[in-house]
Amino acid sequence: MRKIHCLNAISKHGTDLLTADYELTDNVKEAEGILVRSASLHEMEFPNSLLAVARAGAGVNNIPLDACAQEGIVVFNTPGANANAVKELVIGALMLASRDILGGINWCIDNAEDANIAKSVEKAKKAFAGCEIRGKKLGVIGLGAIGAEVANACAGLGMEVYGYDPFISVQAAWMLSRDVKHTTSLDTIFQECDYITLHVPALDSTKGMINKNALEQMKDGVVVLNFARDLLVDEDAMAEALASGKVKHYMTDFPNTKSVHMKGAIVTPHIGASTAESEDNCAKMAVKEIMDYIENGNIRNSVNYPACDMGVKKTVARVAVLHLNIPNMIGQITGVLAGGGINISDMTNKSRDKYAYTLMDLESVPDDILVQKLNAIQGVLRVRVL
Ligand SMILES: NC(=O)c1ccc[n+]([C@@H]2O[C@H](COP(=O)([O-])OP(=O)(O)OC[C@H]3O[C@@H](n4cnc5c(N)ncnc54)[C@H](O)[C@@H]3O)[C@@H](O)[C@H]2O)c1
Ligand SMILES: O=C(O)[C@H](O)COP(=O)(O)O
Repeated sequence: MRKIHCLNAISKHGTDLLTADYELTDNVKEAEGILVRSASLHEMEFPNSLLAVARAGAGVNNIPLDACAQEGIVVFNTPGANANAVKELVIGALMLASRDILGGINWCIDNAEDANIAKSVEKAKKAFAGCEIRGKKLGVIGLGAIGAEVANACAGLGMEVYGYDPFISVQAAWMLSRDVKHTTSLDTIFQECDYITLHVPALDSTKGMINKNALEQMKDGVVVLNFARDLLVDEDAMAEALASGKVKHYMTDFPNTKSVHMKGAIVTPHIGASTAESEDNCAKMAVKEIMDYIENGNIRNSVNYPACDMGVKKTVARVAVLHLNIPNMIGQITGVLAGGGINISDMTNKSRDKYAYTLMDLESVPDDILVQKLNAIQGVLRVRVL
């Protein structure tokens, strides 16, 4: 029986897809697969049994991707599966930042006992007047699954939308509305936009991208929306910019000891992906990815190994070798199999940065000695016989 451990609550719509060959286990030490949302794996010691981790969601900064790759553990995420949920929350945040909806609601609560509230509201309401988003400039930083949806929706709401993403994928570029203006300059976004929304992953290259210098370039009264990760913003600089009035509102989905105390920050409790639809989508995609990898060795939507798909296993044996992306690996791997008299009927080799993957359909099953020889090749990280 294959064992899967859930580090967070994972939608039953996903775990119900696990076939009769699988069972959920509370004991991570016997797991072949881990399903996770935002729980951190950085301190975890991985059991030898562990083949794959699937993040039911987008951000993978809670997972040590390189350490996993070194141990031959493939990490997946579920691109786009929660994008609509985040887009809708960003639209809500744009409204909350532009109209004093929260102030107005609080006024109604505070004045609930006023018998004349129906009259007094007409005087009081001027304190809660706002502005419209139509015609305002929105800068979208990161045009992946979420950024593209936000950009398109806001263009549809009549905003003038500027998009910045030097690494945009062809797929994401196809998704973009022609109304979204492309800019290659982050400074243009900082200097021109009334609203700036972040949709990039937390990487060394993106951490602190909204810093003092960026904030100083921005228009007075700008609104910054952060539904990506708190690490993207230098929060001391943000607190100063809010206090001085440079930034009107900092809309963030990431409460921490700094953001919750900032005057002018409107903080939500990391609920961007917390909709029934998004939780189901992410769980279903994560479970399918992990099962396809365990059963067929196929890799789809990995964030630390290359994509590789040889379809459903039909031969007597399929061998998967996870290895370093260095010279002479294919020669040595196929040499070992040839030495054992095994014919390879089909094979794929793919690489991604430091790591590579060789998947082979064989006409006979390699014995333990051959598998040991494959494992002994310098640079081989894991060998699986399926
Ligand atoms: N609040 C939430 O609950 C929630 C939910 C989902 C995702 N997220 C966060 O949002 C991030 C984006 O999610 P996604 O699904 O759109 O991911 P994605 O991978 O589809 O898109 C990320 C985009 O950022 C771009 N990018 C990378 N570095 C950049 C840089 N320096 N400047 C500009 N663009 C850059 C990439 O090219 C890519 O197009 C996730 O990594 C995650 O941290 C938060
Ligand atoms: O990166 C993500 O997908 C989001 O931050 C959602 O995280 P969650 O699954 O913990 O809600």
